[in-house]
Amino acid sequence: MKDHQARLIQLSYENKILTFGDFTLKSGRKSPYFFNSGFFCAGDVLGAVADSYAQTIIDAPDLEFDIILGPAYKGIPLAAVTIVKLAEKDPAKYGKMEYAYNRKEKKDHGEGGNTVGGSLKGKRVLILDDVMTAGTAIRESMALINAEGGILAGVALILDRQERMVDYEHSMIAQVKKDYGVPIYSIITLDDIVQFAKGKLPEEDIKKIEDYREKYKAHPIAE
Ligand SMILES: O=C(O)c1cc(=O)[nH]c(=O)n1[C@@H]1O[C@H](COP(=O)(O)O)[C@@H](O)[C@H]1O
Repeated sequence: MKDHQARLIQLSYENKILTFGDFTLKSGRKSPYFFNSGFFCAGDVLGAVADSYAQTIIDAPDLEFDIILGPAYKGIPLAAVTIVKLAEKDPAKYGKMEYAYNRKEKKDHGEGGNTVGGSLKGKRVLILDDVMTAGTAIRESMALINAEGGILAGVALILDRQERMVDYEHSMIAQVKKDYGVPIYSIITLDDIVQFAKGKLPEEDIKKIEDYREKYKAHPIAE
């Protein structure tokens, strides 16, 4: 793990963003751990996640994009702080780059439309979201990009839970790569969390996480 990844997991644990227990996921799965990015509210930890996103994007060998889309609601502040960090780290490349976010409800007065911020039209769009489990949330963002005339360029996540989709054996990552030919990067994965938990949690709790990982593990895409 790189320093910024280890630091982010540690801070997420300290700020109760990463928690262990019994949780029911959006997909209905019962999970022994949960990552709540809604708790990225203190300045230090929000700064840390922005730094990690920016570093992950800069380190990505094959990511070329013109605008960042932060899906409502949790993606909005995350995209905003990340574009600021990117502009600080590489002003020539990112200083004038814009970000955008969607409204949950369509507005029919004022400027109208479904998105706020930079226009997606004709642009290569990087979706910046928090967590991917079975891929439902990401699909909604892709539909939005299509509707606004943008082109999907890739996805940047905080956590890849490395799970298969609900009706398939493979992951949404494999599906997106196959369908769109674009990369998906995450700052951390479930494997990193297991590694972190090993020094912190009792054996029986680690076993629960490892059993969960095995049960929902994504397999290679069937041709
Ligand atoms: O419900 C989840 O799967 C989930 C797990 C987790 O650890 N953290 C978390 O925030 N989620 C929520 O689930 C969404 C991703 O799940 P999918 O839409 O199934 O990929 C996230 O955008 C969150 O709303």
